[in-house]
Amino acid sequence: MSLDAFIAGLPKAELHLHIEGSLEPELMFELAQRNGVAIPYDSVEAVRAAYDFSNLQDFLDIYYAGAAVLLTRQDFEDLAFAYFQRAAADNVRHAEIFFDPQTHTDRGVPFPVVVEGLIAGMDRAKAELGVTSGLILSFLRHLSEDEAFATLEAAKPYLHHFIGVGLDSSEVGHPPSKFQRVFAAARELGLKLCAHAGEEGPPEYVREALDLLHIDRMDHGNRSMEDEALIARLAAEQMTLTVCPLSNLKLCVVKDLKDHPVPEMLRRGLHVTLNSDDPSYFGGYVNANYIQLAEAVGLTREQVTQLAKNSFEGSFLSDADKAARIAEVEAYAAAN
Ligand SMILES: Nc1ncnc2[nH]cnc12
Ligand SMILES: [Zn+2]
Repeated sequence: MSLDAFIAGLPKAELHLHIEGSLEPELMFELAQRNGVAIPYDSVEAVRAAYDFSNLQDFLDIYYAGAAVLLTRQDFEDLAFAYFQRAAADNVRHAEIFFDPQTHTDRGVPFPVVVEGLIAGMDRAKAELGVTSGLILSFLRHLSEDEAFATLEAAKPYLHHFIGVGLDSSEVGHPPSKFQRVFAAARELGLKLCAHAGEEGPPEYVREALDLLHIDRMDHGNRSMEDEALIARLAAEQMTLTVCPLSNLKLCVVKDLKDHPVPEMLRRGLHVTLNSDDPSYFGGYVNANYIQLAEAVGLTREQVTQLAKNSFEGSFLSDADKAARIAEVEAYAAAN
């Protein structure tokens, strides 16, 4: 069996996926028409052609504009279910997905419309595709601490729907320290804590995410590799890093996939997982991330299997569920 076929059939979890970033151009057009929303493109090809980014902010500007077509509960359900169909096709068995409530509430879409729609899509995915999932409420770091607190307040009636909180959007200039108190409040509510750190921001932001936010999981973490003491610490703490190779390539975090830090991260004993981030914008879902990275840097079958095991180990599933899912990965690897 080829490595690509092995990867395709491998059971995996996805831990770093922005549901708004899974909005495919075809669905964007369908929703624009359904809702009478004007979009600045006249074809699906024109949308795809616009996805040429030189940095994170270039992408974010287009990503927030694209979200304007999402208005109703049904839109959010359709968006989520479309992602889960693609994830299931990649043999993703569990996904912990981010959503950005402020992107929608700031446009006048009520918080419950967003959450109830996403939850409906997640429930359908479990019933129809057998894919389990959890929802992570992500704060936009370019907005204020007060606005993050207001979002957490709006989330309180829906807390049972969330497994955690996250921190995303423009990193440089918006260090984790800005959200220290909001993260402490979220932890008090029993939520797990994730934060994007070290995607474009310096190793100091990674340290702040660890020391001030007390995160349970780190999104990206690439620039940790510039700091020997930080590498050693992340390895010692077995902090899960949700790394996104195709995102890194499209946002010019790496010049070429051949330069991607995953092999070095694995050599240094870091707890790495592979994820798609915003697959519609970055040109591939989970399997494309595994396959293209494996091809570029020469990952072995053992390394790929380890990455899949890490994806379940780094999830917020119960210990018993993690063990059962990891056993499935091991059984697959032994049989293929
Ligand atoms: N890769 C990324 N970094 C920061 N914010 C994001 N929002 C969606 N994708 C993101
Ligand atoms: Zn992300």
